[in-house]
Amino acid sequence: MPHLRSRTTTHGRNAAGARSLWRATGMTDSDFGKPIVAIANSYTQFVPGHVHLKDLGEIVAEAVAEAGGIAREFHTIAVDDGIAMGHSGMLYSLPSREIIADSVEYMVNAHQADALVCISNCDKITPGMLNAAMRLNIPTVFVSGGPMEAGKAVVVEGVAQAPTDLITTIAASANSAIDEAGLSEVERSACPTCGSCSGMFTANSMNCLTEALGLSLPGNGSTLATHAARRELFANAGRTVVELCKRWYGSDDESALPRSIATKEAFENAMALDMAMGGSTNTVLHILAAAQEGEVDFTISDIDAIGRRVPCLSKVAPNSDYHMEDVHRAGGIPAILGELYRGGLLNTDVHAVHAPDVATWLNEWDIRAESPSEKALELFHAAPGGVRTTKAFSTENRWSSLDTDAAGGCIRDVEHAYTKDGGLAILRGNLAENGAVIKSAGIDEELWHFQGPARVLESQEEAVSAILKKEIQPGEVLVIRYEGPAGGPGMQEMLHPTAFLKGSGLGKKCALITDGRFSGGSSGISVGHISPEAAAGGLIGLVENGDQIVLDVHERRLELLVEPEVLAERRAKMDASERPWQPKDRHRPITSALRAYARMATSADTGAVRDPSR
Ligand SMILES: CC(C)(O)[C@@H](O)C(=O)O
Ligand SMILES: [Mg+2]
Repeated sequence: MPHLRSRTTTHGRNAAGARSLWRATGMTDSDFGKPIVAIANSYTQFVPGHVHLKDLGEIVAEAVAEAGGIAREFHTIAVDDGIAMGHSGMLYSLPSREIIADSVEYMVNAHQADALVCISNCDKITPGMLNAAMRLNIPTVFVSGGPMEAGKAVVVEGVAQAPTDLITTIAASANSAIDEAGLSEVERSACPTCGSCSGMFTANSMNCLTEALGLSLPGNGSTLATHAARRELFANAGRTVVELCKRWYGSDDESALPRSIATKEAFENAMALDMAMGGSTNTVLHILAAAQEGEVDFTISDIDAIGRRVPCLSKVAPNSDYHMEDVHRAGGIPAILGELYRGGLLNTDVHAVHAPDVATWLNEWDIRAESPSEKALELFHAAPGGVRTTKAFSTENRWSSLDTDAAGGCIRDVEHAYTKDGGLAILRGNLAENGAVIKSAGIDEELWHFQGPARVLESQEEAVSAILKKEIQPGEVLVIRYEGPAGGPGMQEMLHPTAFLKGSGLGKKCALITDGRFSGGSSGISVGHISPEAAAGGLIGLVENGDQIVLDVHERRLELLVEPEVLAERRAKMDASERPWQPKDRHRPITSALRAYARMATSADTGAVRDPSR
């Protein structure tokens, strides 16, 4: 039977010093011997997705105490990708994932905690904590802050911007048909409440994925931050983690541990969900990283295979006008998993922190199953409050009906899929020998084949400036390079280039390829994570203006149509140059903190995790 890890600091004569200190934190004799649950709370006033989390650790802690454990809370950093977007701040976004993972490990191991509740939300926080959970492999439950409500529709110059969200605002800022007053109206409506931005952007995608992995409770991905129903997810996380502790430390039941829950089969289910819901391309990066941290044999080739067999069942903003509140009304993640299950596309040899098997999980929580629980029916009626607020759980509004329309509603069945391929695809070719990612759910199928001349840009900033100065011609393929994990460093998100292309009317007329990455809000013909990256000698570093580039989603292809002999010449010249595989004329100050990440960063196709042996 495994001992409580915390015994090291709570039992025996030599732990007297540690016990004195625990006592000074408020513990008493009766607490020694209870599982110590670390609550990693990512509360910060900087980020709307986290601004409401301050007191929520208390809800978890109380539930832990009632169930027989003892909770100790700490905080992590959280970068707001939207505020960090489009300037040097974005260089910190992806590396912050590793800082978060490390801080969770540091706190848990330094104090020998027995279990973990991760209160996460925005883009890098859930993945950082997921990496830590997979690394530590102690009983863990995830509970996120929940999605933001969508912004109310506004009509600008006779055109409805409906409903609004962060991306509507960014695109509107580059749309010359929208004047200052109109833009101000969109800006004021787009982000009305606390929570992670309202579309199927990165934060929500990852929080949905923890549900499919089995590490969070049903409803975690889609219940709004503002809804009273979300409180129960926090309390239940506290109860559940103590239950998991009892199973592991009390009965040697290994199935309570993250690596037993998030198995290869569970990773496949999580990516199947992602393909079905058209999640953010960042999920590919983060899932590959989590698999590595958990020593799960799950690679980009597995993701490619899943994308070929799992259809796209749902399109949510930025791929449509649906937002997370609509996904919720349609039954949330259990409903999508249920459709995959009925379509024979779900692995059934998995379990979750809350259910011993898929049948128990979905029979209870899938509102489209034969007899879902009353609890599930009630939960998925949770509706937006429609009032500007930064307070969690501030509305009890209910939808008058659920969306169970599997033919034309927010979540479709396999028979009525949008496309028979998944919402994400892995492309390969001479430009991406190790793979690249495209969100196919974000583009009409007739644009799945695109060919055009390259327009090379040595940074995100240069791309933004060229788009805003109207230097980009319809038909061109923008090549934004030296923005990879090591080259950027930190793989900036290209939300401004993609949103500004859209705002300038070029969203369907140009393609954009990069070794950087995208926001979950990016749409258009956008290929990211090109591996190997330019800074690592990838072919993308050899592209010249005017070269023909072809991409094809059906064929999963990304090619530079230049003769091999010419490319070999270019490579030899590059290798012999003074500053090989570095951007031309780019002045970007990089601090030592970022250089440390760049030095160790691996390629995007392996999750851009750090390799300390480099
Ligand atoms: C700011 C966003 C929309 O959160 C973006 O960073 C994303 O990745 O989705
Ligand atoms: Mg992001």
